[in-house]
This record gives sequence, C-alpha cells and structure tokens, in this order.
Amino acid sequence: MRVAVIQVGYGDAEPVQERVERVAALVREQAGHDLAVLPELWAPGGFAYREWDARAEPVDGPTAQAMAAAARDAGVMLHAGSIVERPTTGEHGPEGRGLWNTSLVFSPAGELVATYRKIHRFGFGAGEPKLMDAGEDVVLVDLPGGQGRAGLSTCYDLRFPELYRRQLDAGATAFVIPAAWPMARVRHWTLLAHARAVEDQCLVIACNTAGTHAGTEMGGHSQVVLPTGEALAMAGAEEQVLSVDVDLSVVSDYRASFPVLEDRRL
Ligand SMILES: NC(=O)CCC(=O)C(=O)O
Repeated sequence: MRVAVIQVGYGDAEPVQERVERVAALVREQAGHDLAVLPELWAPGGFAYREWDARAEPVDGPTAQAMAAAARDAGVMLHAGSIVERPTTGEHGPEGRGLWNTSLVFSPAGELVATYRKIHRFGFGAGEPKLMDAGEDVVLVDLPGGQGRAGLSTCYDLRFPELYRRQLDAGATAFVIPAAWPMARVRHWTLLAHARAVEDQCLVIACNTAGTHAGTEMGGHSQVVLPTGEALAMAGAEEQVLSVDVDLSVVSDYRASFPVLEDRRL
C-alpha cells in the first residue's frame, strides 16, 4: 500500500476557499498512491474557534465535494481530515451544540465511505467541549487492496488508549489519525503515536498540521509508525508530503512473532 501523508501548513491570511482549492490540487498530485491522508480541521482552522460556526458545513458541503472530486481525479482513497460538521437535518447531540468535528473518508471513486465524529473533545471546558458535541461511535474502514482495517480517531483522541483497544478488538490493523497538534506538545504527539503502534501492534498513520494560525504554532511531525515502534517516515515542522510504501503483512507477521496481545487479561 502506498500512502501519502499530506501535512498541510496554513495561516490566518489564507482564505478558506483558496485553501480548499490548494489542498484539492495537492490531493490530485498524489495519483499513484493507494491512500492519501489530510489533517484535522485544515479548512476551517484547527484552533480558529471563533470561525467554526460560520465555517461549519454538512458532510456533503463544499469542502466534502471538493475532496470527493480530488479523490476521484487522483484515483486514491482519501481520508480528508475533518470538517466542522453541521448536519442539514438540524440534529443536535445530548449537549445541544449541533456541531461535530467530523472526519470524512472517500473511496477512489469519490464516494463518501465513512464518517467519524471525534469522541474526545479538546479544550478543558472551552474550545471543542463548549462548541461541539462529542462523537459516540467507534469507526473502522477497510484499507485499499484488502490490506486490513483502519480505526479512525482524531488528534486529542490519541491520549485515550482505551479507544484504540476498542478499535483493535473490532479488527483494526492500522490507525489513521489526523491532527492539529501544537508545537508546544509535539513530543507528546510523537511519543503517543509510537505508544499506540507498539501497544496495539498496529500501523499508525498520523497526519498533523504545519504553520501558525489563531495564535497557535502547529507541531508538524506527521509520522508513519510500524508495530515494532520503528518510524517508517517522519515529517519536519513545515508543510510536507510523506510518501511511504507499507506492506500491511508486517502487522500479522509481528503479532505472530511477538504475540504480546495474547497475554491480555480482560
Ligand atoms: N486539536 C486537538 O485535539 C489538540 C490536542 C492537543 O493539543 C493535545 O492533546 O495536547
């Protein structure tokens, strides 16, 4: 499986519509890959809390349509990162916010094949918990070419290992994790991505954001980590595309040769 991890960098000066067009072009450049991955909330701005309400859209809104077309043109499965989702139905969660941080996954034909609403909201009473409802569902998608199943999660979710155990128990062999993780805690980002790969013996494909927006410097360091704990690829702090070939048999081979998961006591 050939994977492109598109570490998008952006700042406040770039209008959202221009960013969507620029990122769609970046996705089209990934023709020849099987899977391309974008970061969390790259269009509305990961920390641009004040803009989220105005930039919210449904899962078939303008960003989704642009990403569906780009996936189709490139012929890649696309994890399009996340949007601020406002359903057209007027749906609200238990806390009545009516917005979710929702990831979108498109097939190479441009069909929306999965959505995942971020379960753990970042902000400690401000930011996401104040503005968004929490997702409730564990979501997995089939990887291209029958290469296993990927559990979906988003950024702050990475701090909660029990989510990944649930994905593992549902059959995950990989985790795909878009993020808007700041530079101030980038060591946590790299450490926790490695931890999830090793403790769950899964491939981790983690796509962070670069640049500075809403006063927050993003950490970059997107990474693809094997279950052995070896990083196949690691980005720097700037906008960058990682292109990586992975044979997913590494997961079953390593689980067989070092069967630590069989020693779990539930
Ligand atoms: N967007 C996020 O979820 C940020 C998470 C973060 O900054 C952290 O966990 O630290």
